[in-house]
Amino acid sequence: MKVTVIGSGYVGTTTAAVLATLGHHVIGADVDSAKVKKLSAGILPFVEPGLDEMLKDNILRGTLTFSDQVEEAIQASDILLIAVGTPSLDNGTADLKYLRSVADTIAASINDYKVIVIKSTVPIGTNRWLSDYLGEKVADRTLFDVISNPEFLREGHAVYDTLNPDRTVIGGNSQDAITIIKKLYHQLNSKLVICDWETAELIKYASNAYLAAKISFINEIAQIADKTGADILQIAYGVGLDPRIGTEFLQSGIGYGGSCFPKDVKALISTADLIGVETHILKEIESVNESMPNVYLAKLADSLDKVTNEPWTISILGLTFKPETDDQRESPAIKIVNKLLPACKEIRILDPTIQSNTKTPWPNDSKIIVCQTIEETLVGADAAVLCTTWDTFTSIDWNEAKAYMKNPILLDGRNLYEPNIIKAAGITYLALGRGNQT
Ligand SMILES: NC(=O)c1ccc[n+]([C@@H]2O[C@H](COP(=O)([O-])OP(=O)(O)OC[C@H]3O[C@@H](n4cnc5c(N)ncnc54)[C@H](O)[C@@H]3O)[C@@H](O)[C@H]2O)c1
Ligand SMILES: O=c1ccn([C@@H]2O[C@H](COP(=O)(O)OP(=O)(O)O[C@H]3O[C@H](CO)[C@@H](O)[C@H](O)[C@H]3O)[C@@H](O)[C@H]2O)c(=O)[nH]1
Repeated sequence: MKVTVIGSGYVGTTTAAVLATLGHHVIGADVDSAKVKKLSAGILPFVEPGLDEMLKDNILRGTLTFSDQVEEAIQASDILLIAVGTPSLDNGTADLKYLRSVADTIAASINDYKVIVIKSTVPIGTNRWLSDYLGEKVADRTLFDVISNPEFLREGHAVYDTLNPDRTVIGGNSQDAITIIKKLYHQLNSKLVICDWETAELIKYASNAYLAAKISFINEIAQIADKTGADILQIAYGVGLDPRIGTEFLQSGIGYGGSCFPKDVKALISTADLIGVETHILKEIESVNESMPNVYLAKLADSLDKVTNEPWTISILGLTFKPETDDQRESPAIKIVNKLLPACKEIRILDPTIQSNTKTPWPNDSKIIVCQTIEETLVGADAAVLCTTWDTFTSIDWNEAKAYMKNPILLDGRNLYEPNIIKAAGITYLALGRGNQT
C-alpha cells in the first residue's frame, strides 16, 4: 500500500520505517528540511535503538523515502498517517497548531481518495473536527475518510513496540476506511479495537493517565515507606504479584517525565474541565509527580547541610527522561538541576547522549559542566544524584569513584543501587523508602 507519514519525529519515523519493513511504499513527509535531508541520507536525527538500521535498509531497498514537499507526498499516497506533535499550551490544553496546518495542506492538495489517519495523541473531538473541517474545505466530500489510530509505542523500545503492538485501536465511521487500515497492519497480528473516534481518542489518554497513576501511586507509597522503615522495592514486588495489579510501572523515583505522560494528563484534565467533569484522581497524579523532585532534594539538602556551608558542586548522572533515548522533554532530571542551580557552584552532568552544553537547556550557564567520563563528573562533588538508569551507571565501581568526590553522598533517584553495597564503599546513600537500609 502507498502510505505517507506526515511528521518525521519519534513516532512518524518509527512508523514509516516499520511500515516499509512490512512491504508498504512509504514517504516520510516533514516541513523541517534539515531533518528530511538527514533522514534521506539514512541518518537518524534522534536516538532510538534499532531504528537507524531499519531506516538505512528500507532506504536502500527503495521502499522508504523522505520529502519536505508535503503536498506532493500527500498526492502520492492513498493513506496519510498524521504524526505531528501535540505539545501542551501554557493552560495545559493540547496545542493543535501543527495538526491544523497539516489539515490545510491536505485540503489544498488532495487529488483523489485518501484515508486520513490521526496517529498523534489528540483531544477528544479532534478526529470529528478534522472530518468536519476538511468537509467544508474539500469540494468533494467523498475524497476522504478520517480514522483515529492512536500510537502506544515507548521511546527506547519504539521499533519493538511498533512491530509487536499489544493492541491496534482503529476508530472511525467508515467501514471501508476501517478495512483499509486493518489491511495496512494485518501482518502485525495484534488485538484490534474497532470503535468510534471519541472512544479511540479516550483509550489513548486513559492508557497514559492510568500508567502515570501507577507511578504517582507508588511514589506516594514510597513516602509512607520512607517514614516507616518499610522497603518500597519489596512492596512494589509484593503488590505487583497480584495479577490484577501487575508488577509493571511500580518503580518509584523522582517521577515520570517525557513528551507524553505530563502533557497527556494535563490535556485530559483540560478536556474534563471544558465539559464540566470534575477530576480528582487526574489532578493528584500530576501534583504527586510535581512534588517528587522536592521530596528527594529535601533529603539531599539535609545531608549536605551537615557537611558544608559552601555553595555545592553536584554531579548529575543522566539528564534524559529515561534511558535509551536522547529525549529531554519534561525530564525530572532537568527539574532537579533547575532547583539545584541557585544553591550550586557547579553542576557536572554526565549523559551518554550529551556531548556539550549546547545539548542541554542551559547552553550559556557557566555553572553547568557537561562531562564525558564518570571520573570527570564526580571530581570535587559534594554529592552525586542518579536521575536516569543508563546501563553505564549500573556498573560504576563506587569504591573507586568515591575517591574523586569531595563529600561521598549519593542520592539514588531511581532505586538503581543496592544500599548496602554503596554504604560498604563508605558513601552516604540517600533514597526514598529503602527500608532501614538508608
Ligand atoms: N514520542 C512518543 O513516544 C509518542 C508515543 C505515542 C504517541 N505520541 C504522540 O505522537 C505525536 C508525535 O510525537 P513525536 O514525539 O513523534 O513528535 P516530534 O516532535 O518528535 O515530531 C513531530 C514532527 O512533526 C513535524 N511537523 C510539524 N508540523 C508539520 C507539518 N505541518 N507537516 C509536516 N510535518 C510537520 C515536525 O517537524 C517534527 O519533525 C504526538 O501527538 C505525541 O503525543 C508520541
Ligand atoms: O515504573 C515506572 C515506569 C516509568 N517511570 C517513568 O515514567 C516516564 C515514562 O516512561 P515510559 O512510559 O517508559 O516512556 P514513554 O516513552 O514516555 O512512553 C509512554 O508514553 C507514550 C506516549 O504517549 C506511550 O505511547 C507509551 O505507551 C507510554 O509508556 C519515564 O520518565 C520513566 O522514568 C517511572 O517513574 N516508574
